[in-house]
Amino acid sequence: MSRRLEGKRLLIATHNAGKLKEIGALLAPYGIECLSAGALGLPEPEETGITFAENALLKARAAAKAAQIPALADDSGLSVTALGGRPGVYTADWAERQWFEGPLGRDWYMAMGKVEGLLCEAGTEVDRSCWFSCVLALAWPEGDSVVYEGRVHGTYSWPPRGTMGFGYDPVFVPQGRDVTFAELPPEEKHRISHRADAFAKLVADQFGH
Ligand SMILES: O=P(O)(O)OP(=O)(O)OP(=O)(O)OC[C@H]1O[C@@H](n2cnc3c(O)ncnc32)[C@H](O)[C@@H]1O
Ligand SMILES: [Mg+2]
Repeated sequence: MSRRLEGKRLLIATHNAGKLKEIGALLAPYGIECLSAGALGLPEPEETGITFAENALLKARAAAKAAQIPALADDSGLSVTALGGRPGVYTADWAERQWFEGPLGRDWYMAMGKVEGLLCEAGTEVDRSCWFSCVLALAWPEGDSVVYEGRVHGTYSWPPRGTMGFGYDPVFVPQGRDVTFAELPPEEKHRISHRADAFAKLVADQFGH
């Protein structure tokens, strides 16, 4: 059986403000006090893994060790069927850092355009199916860890639509809907997203719900 969270304090090992907001909302019903890696001034570790799980574990372990409290990390990304699963683990890297977006900012519109460009090169009848993956890793300062994985399937849609959410949300239309994640109110995204799927597994295992 995996180790369980005993205390109320949990370090959220992310430097992505959009993720932090979603994770805070998803954990709100469980009385967890969330501290953020950014607010504690922890460095952003280099993501050298080749799977979501490796990177999530690497981020959670580094944060738990540095702060000496349990840490939760999220490694996620978008995989496009016609591109053989790319950008996948490298989703964040496809958006280059831009000085005008601030020190941690990335140019998401350029990244979304890069994917669209490759799909267009593949032809007008190209398969636009894609999926978001999210791997959550919990790590304790003593070295224990556990991971939970979630997914949501959908279609890569162009041009980008909507202003909510973050990252690639404006191009992702979840299966069974005709609006993008960026057009859905946060409560609705939280019902169906890859992050929500991974959190449902974490909550069942950790809090017994
Ligand atoms: O590593 P941390 O500090 O958590 O933040 P990050 O932005 O670098 O996060 P990842 O390494 O996990 O990269 C995943 C990228 O995938 C994209 N992504 C993940 N979940 C998403 C979601 O729910 N909606 C839109 N884009 C998402 C987003 O662009 C992320 O930057
Ligand atoms: Mg990252």
